[in-house]
Amino acid sequence: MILDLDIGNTLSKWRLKDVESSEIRSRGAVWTREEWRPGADIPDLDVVEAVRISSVARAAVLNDTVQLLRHQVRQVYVAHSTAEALGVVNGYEEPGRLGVDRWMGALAGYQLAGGCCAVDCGSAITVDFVLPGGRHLGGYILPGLRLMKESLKLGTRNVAIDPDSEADELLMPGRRTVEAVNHGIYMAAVSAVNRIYSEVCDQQGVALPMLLTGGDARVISRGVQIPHSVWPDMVYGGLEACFPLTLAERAGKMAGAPRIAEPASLEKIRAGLAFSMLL
Ligand SMILES: Nc1ncnc2c1ncn2[C@@H]1O[C@H](COP(=O)(O)OP(=O)(O)O)[C@@H](O)[C@H]1O
Ligand SMILES: CC(C)(COP(=O)(O)O)[C@@H](O)C(=O)NCCC(=O)O
Ligand SMILES: [K+]
Repeated sequence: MILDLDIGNTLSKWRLKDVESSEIRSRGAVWTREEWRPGADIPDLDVVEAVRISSVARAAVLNDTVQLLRHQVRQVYVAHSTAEALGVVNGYEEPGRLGVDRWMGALAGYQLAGGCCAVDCGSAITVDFVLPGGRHLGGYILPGLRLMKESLKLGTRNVAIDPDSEADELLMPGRRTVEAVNHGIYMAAVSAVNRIYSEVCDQQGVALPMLLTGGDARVISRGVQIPHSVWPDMVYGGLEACFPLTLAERAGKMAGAPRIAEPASLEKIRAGLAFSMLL
């Protein structure tokens, strides 16, 4: 079994993948904490022969995790942001400083779709661009839904947005504090994603496929008008592409990769942008 780990600022996600069949056998998440020890809420390491890790937690957390895993697992692969990988050239002035989850998402998106806009809706919302040809432009980092809400300190932090809510409702004016906050942060997130995408496609003169991932991807997806696909396993896709272990992975297949939504024409994107500039 392969254990894939995606350690974010809020949640540490894991999944077990069968080396022979390439099927995902189980998955879960635990709060990201200072120490990561096997227990009831994480998988049994006895069945694991290889681990692949993407981590944006503090270096000490990653080091401890790797130390612990090395005792029990033969192969431990840790992803890092590099200047170049799999045909993509990192756009950061200091490539190693790009969050490795963003780098994994950009690599997976490029492998699947060619040029792309990769959006990761987690503790932070990140939007990264890769052009056809593989030039990563860099991206944008904004607070995620939960962080935006907490920063307001209005006592509404425990009333999360219902992940099944319809965008129509979330985009209406709120009539209670909780609603006004939830609808406000939702509007901020989806407007930013729509605007950033249109600006960059306009600047670069190319309509790019958009891919969404992260804990808030589904709810944000409902408010994003631009054609896009949701890919919950996008960060894992980067790990598969960087460290291929199964036959399917060696053939370039990434688990759970969605069908790519055809992007709108550049003319349409520009018309939408021109309209929003009038407002
Ligand atoms: N069951 C859940 N538990 C915690 N957060 C959740 C859950 N479902 C959705 N979320 C949202 O997802 C965010 C965490 O998403 P995730 O992509 O795992 O973030 P990160 O990679 O930063 O840890 C939280 O900030 C919250 O807004
Ligand atoms: C921007 C992030 C905090 C996003 O992390 P996440 O929301 O997935 O937990 C992370 O990618 C990170 O720590 N990046 C380093 C800074 C940078 O990418 O420029
Ligand atoms: K993120």
